[in-house]
Amino acid sequence: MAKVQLAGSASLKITRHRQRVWQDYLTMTKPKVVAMLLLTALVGMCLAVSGIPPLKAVVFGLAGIGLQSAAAAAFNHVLDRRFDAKMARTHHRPLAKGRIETPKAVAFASVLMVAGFALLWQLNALTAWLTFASLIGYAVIYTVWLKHATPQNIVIGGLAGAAPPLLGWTAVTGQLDPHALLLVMLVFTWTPPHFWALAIHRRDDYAKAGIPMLPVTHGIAFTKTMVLLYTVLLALVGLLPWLTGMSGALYLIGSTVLNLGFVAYAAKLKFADSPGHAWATFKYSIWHLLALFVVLLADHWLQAWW
Ligand code: HEM
Ligand SMILES: CC(C)=CCC/C(C)=C/CC/C(C)=C/COP(=O)(O)OP(=O)(O)O
Repeated sequence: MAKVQLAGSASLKITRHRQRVWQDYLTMTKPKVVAMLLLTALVGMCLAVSGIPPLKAVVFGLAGIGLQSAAAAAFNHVLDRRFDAKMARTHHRPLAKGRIETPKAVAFASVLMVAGFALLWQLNALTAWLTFASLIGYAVIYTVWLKHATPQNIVIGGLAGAAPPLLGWTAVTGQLDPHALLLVMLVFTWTPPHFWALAIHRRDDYAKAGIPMLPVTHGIAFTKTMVLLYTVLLALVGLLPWLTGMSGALYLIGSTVLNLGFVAYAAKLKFADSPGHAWATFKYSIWHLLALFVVLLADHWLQAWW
């Protein structure tokens, strides 16, 4: 009886360990961020054509962009492991804690990267190379260099995270298009208020790790001003899809409500801050981007079927 109990608890331990290992590998890929990147890529794919985009482009495109984004996130975990270990928000990460060894994480990220590239190559070389450039932009240029070099790190580095709508577009058409660049501009302008709201909330963490984020180098008051300015800029950039005729009335109404909501959050942060409001602004930024891209898509299909 005792032997059976012992064997049972050993197998339970093994199962729990395996679950933990799976969980750790999944964590390395930043799944929620990748899910949002894929939504923006999918909307790029749908806006590139007037009907439904070809199934092969959607499946191979999303899988390829998803795998390369996940690879970029895993490389970021590897390269940032010593800094992550110093910050309360990230100290529990698998590499920072030493639960996953660096060579295994590098192998994992490399397999995702190669698989993603191979899938996109089946569609067209332009998408494969642009996605790879985004991976290098985030995993190497931002993580290794920009992040530690300048408080403008996330503005410049944000270009990689803003690329997926363009990658989705080229996955379907094989060509660059100015309308796709408008979608990139939306995410590019959204990124600074998204991140700086969080960086205000986590300022001390970044100071402790010696990372020159804007609230550390220029103070919280200045960062709040920049958050507000970028939300106003985003509201203006948000008009371009309508002004250029890419999007219609539904987009104009939806995006204006969402963008003015973001400006309102940022104005409260600047002029009437309260405990927890920086975190609330960061959370709003995520729902804002999700809703903005859903509205872009709904508007596009409404125009096509009307
Ligand atoms: C350089 C650009 C960016 C920086 C520095 C940045 C930074 C961050 C950080 C530090 C977090 C973690 C917050 C936490 O502690 O929970 C986060 C969360 C998030 N970011 Fe960004 N971000 C960037 C761009 C993007 C882009 C382009 C997207 C999608 C299009 C995105 C989507 C998200 C989502 C969905 C979350 C929530 C994840 C979760 O709850 O686990 N971010 N971002
Ligand atoms: C192929 C392709 C589209 C690549 C882009 C991939 C990607 C995951 C972009 C998201 C940007 C992001 C989450 C930055 C935060 O990094 P951080 O190191 O500042 O945040 P952390 O401290 O939470 O790790």
